[in-house]
Amino acid sequence: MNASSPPAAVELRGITKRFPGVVANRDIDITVRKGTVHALCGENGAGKSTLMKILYGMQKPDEGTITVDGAQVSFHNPADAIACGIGMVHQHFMLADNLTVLENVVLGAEKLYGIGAKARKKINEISDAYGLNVRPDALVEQLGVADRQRVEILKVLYRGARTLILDEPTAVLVPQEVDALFDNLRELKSEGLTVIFISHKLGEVLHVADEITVIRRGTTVGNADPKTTTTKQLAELMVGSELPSPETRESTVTDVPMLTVKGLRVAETGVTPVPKESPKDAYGHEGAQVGRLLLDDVDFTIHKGEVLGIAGVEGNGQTELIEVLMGMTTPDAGVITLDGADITKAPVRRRREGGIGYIPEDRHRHGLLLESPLWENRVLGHVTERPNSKGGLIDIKAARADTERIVREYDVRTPGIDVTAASLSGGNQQKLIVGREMSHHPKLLIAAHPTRGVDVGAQAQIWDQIREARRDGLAVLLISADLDELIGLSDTLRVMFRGRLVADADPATITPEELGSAMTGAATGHLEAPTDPEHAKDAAR
Ligand SMILES: Nc1ncnc2c1ncn2[C@@H]1O[C@H](COP(=O)(O)OP(=O)(O)OP(=O)(O)O)[C@@H](O)[C@H]1O
Repeated sequence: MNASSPPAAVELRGITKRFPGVVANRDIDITVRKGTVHALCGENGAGKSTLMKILYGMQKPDEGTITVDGAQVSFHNPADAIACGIGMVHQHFMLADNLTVLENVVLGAEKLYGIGAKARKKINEISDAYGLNVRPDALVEQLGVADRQRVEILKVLYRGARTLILDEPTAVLVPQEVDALFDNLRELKSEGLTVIFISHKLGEVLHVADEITVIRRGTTVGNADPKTTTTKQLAELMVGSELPSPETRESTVTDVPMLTVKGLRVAETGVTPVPKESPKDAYGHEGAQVGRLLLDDVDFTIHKGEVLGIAGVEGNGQTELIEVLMGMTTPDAGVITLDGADITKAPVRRRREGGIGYIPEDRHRHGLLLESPLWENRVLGHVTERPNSKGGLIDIKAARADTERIVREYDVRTPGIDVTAASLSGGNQQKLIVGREMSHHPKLLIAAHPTRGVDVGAQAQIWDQIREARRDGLAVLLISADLDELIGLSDTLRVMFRGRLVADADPATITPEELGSAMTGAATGHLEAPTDPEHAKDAAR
């Protein structure tokens, strides 16, 4: 350690963790210095989450030591880690929607400051100290994604964390929210707290991290200095080889409609009916008589060979749109036509058989059977289709062989096809789903965050596969929180806000910042290209 560098907040030495058939962590050494933001980068399955679960007491290492503030520790569960000042904010937020911020924060930590005035004072103090801007009495269900994340951070700080682990914290945020989060992280740092974060977004890593550790195939391959490293170099360090360069934009859009949606309307049922005396619904729209409209007069057409991208902050109707298109719910009004056939009331299976592929937004709830082996997951949603089925029965041999093919072609890192989906790393679970859905050559792909949690190499590969299928006439509805993905893949872009499609943009000229600002409701109609299109393209890259 050089004389001027701060002391270690956390030291991991010789950490090894084995699972059946896999060494997830192999002799890992990391020093995280006090008052720094330390990024962990690496391919899908490299071992990042496993290492953080070990540091947070969720898993026990087979070998190695953990030192916190100079003292060696041994964690049996997260409570032990919290007691030593280690806190973790998971990618899937763990808040109770129907409780207030204060109730969520004190839940399970009542012994610290009670549940009344003292707790409220502490919450306000923490919120002020780190610029978190959290309101103790707000109901969590009324908060947006970024606010919820701040509540999660506050929850961890309230429990006395001095080192915070954030697992892909920016995956769900728009650019402006990412900037605000990074401001919060700087505040934490300036107060002497330490942040460790996992991210696949290499530009952001270089922007915010003080130190970067790269993990490849379970072991540390080196540190990168964010001041002198480029995203390309960082990616190459992760992958161990050069990445393919992105292909140039080409249009394959035809004038043959594949999916047409007209006047789609979905009202929230059974929840907070608008009082008679109030002429407005929960969104503030005039004249509403029912619960708020989750989808309000949504119209669009996707043609063969076209990717329609829908941008929007999560919770603005995207989930409801997908559910209606897949047949999980019936709309209150509107017509859905797939390749000339009215499917408005068709059951899910008919839509699937009619050629809809589906990459769900929540892969754990809708994409996989976590406790089932990979080959059974390959059959999921495609039970009646080839090669899974023959003569009305599941053809186990063919399904297994095809699972092996998907694992190979989509580079799903796994010791075999008989392990459970739960044992795959997040990114590898995603690759399996994408492989399964693309294997049936859909006419329409409904893709929600198709590359969420996948590394830059796998992301480029999935984009290529979607582009190639588009060339052959695939129509895609793309919903994504990744604005580079939306801009890079879409032929047409629309912005969804409070259940309506409020704006459209040309993906060739729009910048992520402009798109992000329209997503917060700041701009409607056609988003004009800036006067200097070259500048816009540079910004979008
Ligand atoms: N509970 C488990 N049982 C068996 N194998 C596991 C388990 N958890 C993780 N693994 C394996 O350990 C390896 C490392 O996984 P880990 O989730 O740590 O990767 P990661 O770097 O976080 O990946 P990603 O970027 O995809 O989230 C993978 O091969 C994974 O399949």
